[in-house]
Amino acid sequence: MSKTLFDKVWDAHVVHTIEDGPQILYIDKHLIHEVTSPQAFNELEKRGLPIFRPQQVLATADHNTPTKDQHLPIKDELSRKQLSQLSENCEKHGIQLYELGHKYNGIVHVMAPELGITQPGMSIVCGDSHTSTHGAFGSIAFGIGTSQVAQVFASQCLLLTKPKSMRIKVNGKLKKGVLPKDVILYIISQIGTNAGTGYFCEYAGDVFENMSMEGRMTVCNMSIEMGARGGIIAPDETTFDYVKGRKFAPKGQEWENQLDNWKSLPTDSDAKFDKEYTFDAEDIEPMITFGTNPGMGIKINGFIPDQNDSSLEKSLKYMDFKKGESLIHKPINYVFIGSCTNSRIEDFRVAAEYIKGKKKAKNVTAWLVPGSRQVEQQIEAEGLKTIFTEAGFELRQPGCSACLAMNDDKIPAGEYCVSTSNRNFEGRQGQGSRTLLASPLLAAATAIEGKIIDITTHLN
Ligand SMILES: CC(C)[C@H](C(=O)O)[C@@H](O)C(=O)O
Ligand code: SF4
Repeated sequence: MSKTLFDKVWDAHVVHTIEDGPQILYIDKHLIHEVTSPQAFNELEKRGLPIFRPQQVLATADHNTPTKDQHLPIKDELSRKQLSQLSENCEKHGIQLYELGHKYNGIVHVMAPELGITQPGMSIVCGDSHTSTHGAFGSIAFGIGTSQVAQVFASQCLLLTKPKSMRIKVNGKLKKGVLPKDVILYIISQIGTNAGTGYFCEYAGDVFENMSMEGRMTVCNMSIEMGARGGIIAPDETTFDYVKGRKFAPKGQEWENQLDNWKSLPTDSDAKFDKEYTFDAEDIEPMITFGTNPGMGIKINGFIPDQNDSSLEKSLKYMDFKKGESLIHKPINYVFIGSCTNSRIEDFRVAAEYIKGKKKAKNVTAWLVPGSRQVEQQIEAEGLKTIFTEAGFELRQPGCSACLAMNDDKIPAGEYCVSTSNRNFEGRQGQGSRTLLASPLLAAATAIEGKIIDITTHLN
């Protein structure tokens, strides 16, 4: 029978099927961080259970980490406690932890792929919704709740109902200035934030085939923002080249064996999906969001929709925008380039290319937050740090930072922030803050101009 990529990976991990019921899925990699693991560790302790396979669990600290003076003790008490609890739990259970300050520390969805932990054909879970990021490698990766974290700790398995399958095809050539972030913001603006509910989504077509691994991760990262359980992209030469030689990637004969398996994973040509969407690359422009969910996005030179819709009205009230208006020339005081959506080296290269030789506008506070220590080092090694500091941008240390403000990096109430993160919910970047989601290129341009510009007319 013809199978989709998702079917192939899923079926290879089923250890037991309950007739007319859920299935038990084997989990290859379990990633954990400080926010969603403590209760799961407590649960195990309460029930006197050991961690079944600690070697398949990997931990990092990311949400509560400060992005300045990481060598000093953490000032915020709650954050300090969260991190020390993670360290204690990992130590006690023999789990590898890349804690704050470690050379491999970083946002879980940035550091795991970078270390070659994320590989095609795997099942990967983490108590974090943006685990969908890892699907960029052709793995089944999805976020789980705290009780499921405990389930995986105890059994390395999960009881699940197989999601339905959906495919989004984008064919053609992207226009200049249109980045992977624009592709996913465009898709969500077209199909809405619930279109993926109950589905696992495969991204296919030239646009994704021609995309770098960094770009594919940006796209898969936001699958959850259209409600999907996860996103997945067929592994190909781009994937293999990225994984090869990384710290935890298979080596020698094992690499050859895995490669044969990985090459058999792409969706069979006659496989059927439960739902399909098709878009043209030529229709996509640089995007920006104006509202309080990631589906409320418009083309940079477009207008806020003028419809009678109470959720639109509520969002616009919060954002202090009006129906039918354009966002061009809106003054912006904060710019954030970071988060597991856009904090990889490619994102900083795009920003640096635009910023080089220019100066940040005086009104803007511009934070650049690498997704990992390795990205931070690459930024320095490639000379990007000099470009950023000369332009007046602040290059901080790795972490989730202002993506959700569980640390010191908060956007003040009432202020607008053009942000490369994935969620623009009310108060997401700090109480009363107003988020406009965009690509690293548009974010960099906003910081230079101090206002939103039509980037399409600023590219040479
Ligand atoms: C803290 C964590 C549970 C949360 C998530 O699951 O996504 C966070 O990473 C986020 O982006 O909102
Ligand atoms: S960077 Fe943002 S979206 Fe990603 S894991 Fe951290 S808080 Fe969640």
